[in-house]
Amino acid sequence: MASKPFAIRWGILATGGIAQTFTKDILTNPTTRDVHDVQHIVVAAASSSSAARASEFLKDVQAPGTPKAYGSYKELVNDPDVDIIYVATPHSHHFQNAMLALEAGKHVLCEKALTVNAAQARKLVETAQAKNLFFMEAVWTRYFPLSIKIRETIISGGIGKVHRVFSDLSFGQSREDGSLGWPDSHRMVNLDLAGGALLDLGIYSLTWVFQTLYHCQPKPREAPKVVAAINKYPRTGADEMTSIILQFEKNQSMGIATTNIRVSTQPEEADSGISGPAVRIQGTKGEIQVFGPIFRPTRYRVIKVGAKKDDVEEVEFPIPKDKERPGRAGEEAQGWGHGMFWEADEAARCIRDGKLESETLSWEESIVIMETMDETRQQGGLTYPELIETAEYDPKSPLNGKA
Ligand SMILES: NC(=O)C1=CN([C@@H]2O[C@H](COP(=O)(O)OP(=O)(O)OC[C@H]3O[C@@H](n4cnc5c(N)ncnc54)[C@H](OP(=O)(O)O)[C@@H]3O)[C@@H](O)[C@H]2O)C=CC1
Ligand SMILES: O=C1OC[C@@H](O)[C@H](O)[C@H]1O
Repeated sequence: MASKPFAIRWGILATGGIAQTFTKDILTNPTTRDVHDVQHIVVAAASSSSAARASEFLKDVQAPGTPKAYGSYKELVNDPDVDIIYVATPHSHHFQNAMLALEAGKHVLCEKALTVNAAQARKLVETAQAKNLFFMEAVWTRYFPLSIKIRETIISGGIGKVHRVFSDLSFGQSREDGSLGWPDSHRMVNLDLAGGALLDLGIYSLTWVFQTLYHCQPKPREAPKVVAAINKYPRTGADEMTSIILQFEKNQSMGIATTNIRVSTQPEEADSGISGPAVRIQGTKGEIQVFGPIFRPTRYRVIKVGAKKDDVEEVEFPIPKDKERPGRAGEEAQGWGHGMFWEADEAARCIRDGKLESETLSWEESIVIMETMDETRQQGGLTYPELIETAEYDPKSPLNGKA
């Protein structure tokens, strides 16, 4: 007889866009993605603005049972019924919010970019280790079956020795008057919220370079040397164009990771693929081309060296939908399922198995990626305010909201 799935109880910290998408995903029936060993329960949510907002959020996501609605993050992290906190605030807040949760003895899944800088990431890792708690950066793309298959193909030599990877994630938001398509206060361009292309979108370009050229190396892995350039948005000083060359000299490979909020990787209608691949993984025996958006890819192709026109392997990995949970319009009408459930399944399995970190995105790898972003910012002259750069934990920080 099959054993009961391991159930994990989530507390959702913040009620914005991604908090809603993630929470709906973990409320889908795991069997719709053929998962039978873990399940997710949403027991509470908190908003820094009010308990009423948290209540509204829980209603919007149709959380079953009687989940609790809190008007402060502190109340949430102190709820004894919560096992793990999902941190869904802007990047500026991740360090203080994740520390708040770890200090309260909770496991943490923290949205990308993990922190503002590597020093903050190191402090979180030390705290998780000392307190014997699970901690993971929520780079959901890594847990897609598509990503797993591509990493397996690389490791098994399916495209020979990989020497070069190009990766881009860019959203064209340029307006006639020179402004970008967000108000200056928006988290995408506001330095107080660690805004800019690098930490929001560039992390995905780096994810593809890292999961192919770094993660697939045998251990100990070679960290890259970095050459980078940044153009800033004149209105706020946030980075609007960032390009990074990652040199793995001993490993004989290079990655080129780019991000931009003036022009798009795919200017055409979403998912049409007219623009061609957004990631190219180039090996001595062939190339893997991944079609965007690269944070949520569903399609790639393999072109072997010398392939004829019709001799291309096309691979599709559609995202499973829970048809019992149809939404109101558009994609949601087909049922819920965005692809964020796989990272949640990983968190649940790690906690079930007593693991403090995920092999798929280890603490060490998250820190090397943060160091790469630090070096990029240093070369491009990009700093954020001290309140969000500090690696000193302050439970009373305004970033942790009210008591
Ligand atoms: N994995 C993915 O695909 C995605 C990840 N993200 C990541 O998730 C994080 C949040 O992004 P997103 O949900 O789009 O952002 P939103 O602005 O939609 O939501 C952020 C939430 O954080 C809380 N918050 C607390 N303080 C502030 C503040 N000073 N300004 C703004 N919000 C504040 C608010 O919730 P409350 O009032 O309830 O406290 C707010 O609703 C970012 O780090 C981003 O990188 C974003 C989009 C996609
Ligand atoms: O993580 C993300 O992926 C999707 C984007 O729309 C969003 O800005 C970013 O935060």
